[in-house]
Amino acid sequence: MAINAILLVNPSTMGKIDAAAIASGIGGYGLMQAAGAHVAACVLRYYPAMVRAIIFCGPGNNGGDGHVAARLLAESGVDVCRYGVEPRPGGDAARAHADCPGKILPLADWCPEPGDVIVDALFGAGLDRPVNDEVAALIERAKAAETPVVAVDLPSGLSGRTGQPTGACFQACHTVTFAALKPGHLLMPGRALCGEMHLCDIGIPARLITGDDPISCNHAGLYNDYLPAADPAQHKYKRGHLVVFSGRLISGGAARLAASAGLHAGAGLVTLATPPGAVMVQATHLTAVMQRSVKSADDLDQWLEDPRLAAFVLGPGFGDLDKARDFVTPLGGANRPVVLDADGLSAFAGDTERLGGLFLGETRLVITPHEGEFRRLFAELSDDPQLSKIDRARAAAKILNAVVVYKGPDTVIAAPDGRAAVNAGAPPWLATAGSGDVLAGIIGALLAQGMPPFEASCAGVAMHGQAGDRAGRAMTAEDLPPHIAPL
Ligand SMILES: NC(=O)C1=CN([C@@H]2O[C@H](COP(=O)(O)OP(=O)(O)OC[C@H]3O[C@@H](n4cnc5c(N)ncnc54)[C@H](O)[C@@H]3O)[C@@H](O)[C@H]2O)[C@H](O)CC1
Ligand SMILES: [K+]
Repeated sequence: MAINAILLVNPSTMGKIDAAAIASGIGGYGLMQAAGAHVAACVLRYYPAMVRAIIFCGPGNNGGDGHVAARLLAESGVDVCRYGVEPRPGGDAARAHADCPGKILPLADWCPEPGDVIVDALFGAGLDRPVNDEVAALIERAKAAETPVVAVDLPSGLSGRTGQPTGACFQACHTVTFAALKPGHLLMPGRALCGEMHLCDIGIPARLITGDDPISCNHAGLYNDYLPAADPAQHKYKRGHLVVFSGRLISGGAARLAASAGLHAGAGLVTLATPPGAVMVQATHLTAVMQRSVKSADDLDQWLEDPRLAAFVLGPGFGDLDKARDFVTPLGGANRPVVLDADGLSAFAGDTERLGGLFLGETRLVITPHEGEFRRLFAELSDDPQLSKIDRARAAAKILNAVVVYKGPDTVIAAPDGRAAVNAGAPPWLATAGSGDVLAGIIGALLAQGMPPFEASCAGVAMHGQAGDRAGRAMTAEDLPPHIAPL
């Protein structure tokens, strides 16, 4: 009996897990009874003062969970009203319906009353199209009446795979799901539409809760074995020399943020590669971060002969897109890890083929686009409504042979080999100017210390979120670097 709190399982895979559990001798009705019991317990726990439990039951097993919850709530003395359709005959849902006394009324008959609490058991993992007009009207009535909703498995109308509503969708206060989370529980706006999540054990053995698709939450198991060791014998060059490329005279702050973050994230040395005209201004701001004047791609080529330069960050405040392309070319050939962010990405808008061609062979490129930068690089992927954010990040990773850190409140980290992680825990106040520069510096520092790109990106996103938690909601990006700490 178990839950898997880190794996993310697509609804189709969840169906296979259900089937495997049933094939192993665990009755489907037993699973449904356990699911319904968790739903009833959630309603009683959070709404002890409710007057009526309004159970909306759909035609499938999601509805079946609802019938079980209705029976248990009625048995505990709650005034239960069921609405919806009778389940298809012969299955577990039909049995749950038969075991639950009382009639089932048409959805349209529900008139909101004060004290109502809705159990949304219309559609869950089986949702495969927009809800019809009758259900859409019901959702509107519930919203207008501000009736609290406890969703079974997923709010009806929400795709468990993409986290996108297929049309109208309930806004739930609580969502009770089973065995493992689905991507739609973490991806936005799905996570917001679910309200408070409750992942419940319904008796499926851990050995069966596995996915054929390597998607997980971002968690320590992904990177712990690769974190830089705090080795007292290490000297600063062993801890990696990170180079951050600075922008011009008036836009040097972003690169300074990345450089400062790099030092706090453990790089032994950090050098700002600065255009000649900005060196003096940058010098007035720098202490532990070193500086080198780099005027042209030829200058850079010559400097790259120094093997101690371990990793590079280009993009924060860089400004000159032509120059960015000129610099990324020798960086690609240097066969060392590179983080491209901001202008380093915009410089290749509509030209991903050229960018990918610079980083062939072993994956050593990490890109850190936010939504807009991703769209500028991959308009086609962004416009395909069938694709989830995970699908998009994975496709981009393959195209570029890069690790993609697709930023947002639901940052997705994807590798060319298909691994993907969704980071859902970052504080919302990280969405502030310069925060991305800090993340680029953290990932650059972990790369400079020898972490592989996917693991460095997962760990960097986690460190960035934890620094944000420590800095607090009044933070600005400048407050972040001192709060960066090893995982
Ligand atoms: N281990 C588990 O996770 C368990 C999950 N359980 C519950 O089972 C549902 C999935 O049940 P399923 O019958 O496959 O699908 P639904 O009940 O979600 O949908 C029923 C049916 O409805 C049709 N349909 C889909 N979209 C629409 C639409 N927009 N309008 C009308 N009809 C639609 C489609 O044919 C679907 O098959 C899961 O969510 C859990 O709640 C088990 O009960 C316990 C174990
Ligand atoms: K539901």
